[in-house]
Parts: sequence; C-alpha cells; structure tokens
Amino acid sequence: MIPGRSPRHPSFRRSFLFALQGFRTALRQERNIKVMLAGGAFAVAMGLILRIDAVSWAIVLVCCGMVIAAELLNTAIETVVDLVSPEFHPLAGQAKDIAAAASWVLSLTAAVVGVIVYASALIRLLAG
Ligand SMILES: Nc1ncnc2c1ncn2[C@@H]1O[C@H](COP(=O)(O)OP(=O)(O)OP(=O)(O)O)[C@@H](O)[C@H]1O
Repeated sequence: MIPGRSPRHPSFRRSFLFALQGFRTALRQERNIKVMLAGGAFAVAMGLILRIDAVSWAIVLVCCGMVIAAELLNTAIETVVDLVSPEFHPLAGQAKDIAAAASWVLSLTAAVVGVIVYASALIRLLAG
C-alpha cells in the first residue's frame, strides 16, 4: 500500500484491472513475454495435434502458466531495480541476472517436461 493513501484495499474487480494493466505493460515492454506467449500457443497446438490426455494437459498448462508468471516477476524485479538503482551498480546487475536466471530455469524445465509429454503422446499415437 502507498503510504498516505486510503487504508482501504481496492475491490477485487479493481485489483484484477490493475493486474490486467500490469500484464499489458509487460507485454508492451518485454519481448520475452511475447516469446513465451508464443511458446504457450505452440504447446497448446502440439497438445491438440498429439491429442494428449487430461493429466498431460494439466501438466502442460501449469508449465505455461509458471513460465509466463516467472517472466512477469522477472520484469517486475527489473523495473524495481531500475527505479532504485538507475545508475550502474554491481548489485543491481546481480539482482537482474539472478531474476533472469530464475525465469530461464523454469523455461528450461518446462521445455524438458514438454519433450517428455509430447514424445510419450507421439509414441502412444503411433502405437495406435
Ligand atoms: N543498474 C545496473 N547496474 C549494473 N548492471 C546492470 C544495471 N542494469 C542492467 N545491468 C546489467 O545489464 C544486463 C541487461 O540489463 P537491461 O536492463 O538492459 O536488460 P534486461 O531488462 O535485463 O533484459 P531484457 O529486457 O531482455 O529481459 C543485466 O542483466 C545486468 O547484468
């Protein structure tokens, strides 16, 4: 909460609108978010083509959501770092690099999970 502002929390609807605004801002500013959304669309298309089962859908969708959420958090951390340290500082660089590493760890994990899910679905499809 911003100091000095009304202590009342925004309504659920207003909070959701703020979140939507944040999503739009991140989408406009960060190329990586667009790449990850495209990756999510690709994952859904692969799931439809390979007719994966319900559990696999759940795994794929959780992975997509986690990767996009991690990239949004990475963008938020970058924004705060730029706010508090607009000039060069090794710790500012470290914070950005570590936040980016968190996003990449999740992306790589999701990619490995995707290969496992789709490869087993393809094998099942080919086996009839
Ligand atoms: N204030 C700073 N002090 C020191 N190093 C910085 C600072 N800002 C950025 N860096 C270094 O430069 C790198 C690139 O930062 P920059 O903010 O330009 O791009 P980014 O927002 O991290 O990348 P992207 O937008 O592609 O996710 C960082 O990962 C960090 O290593």
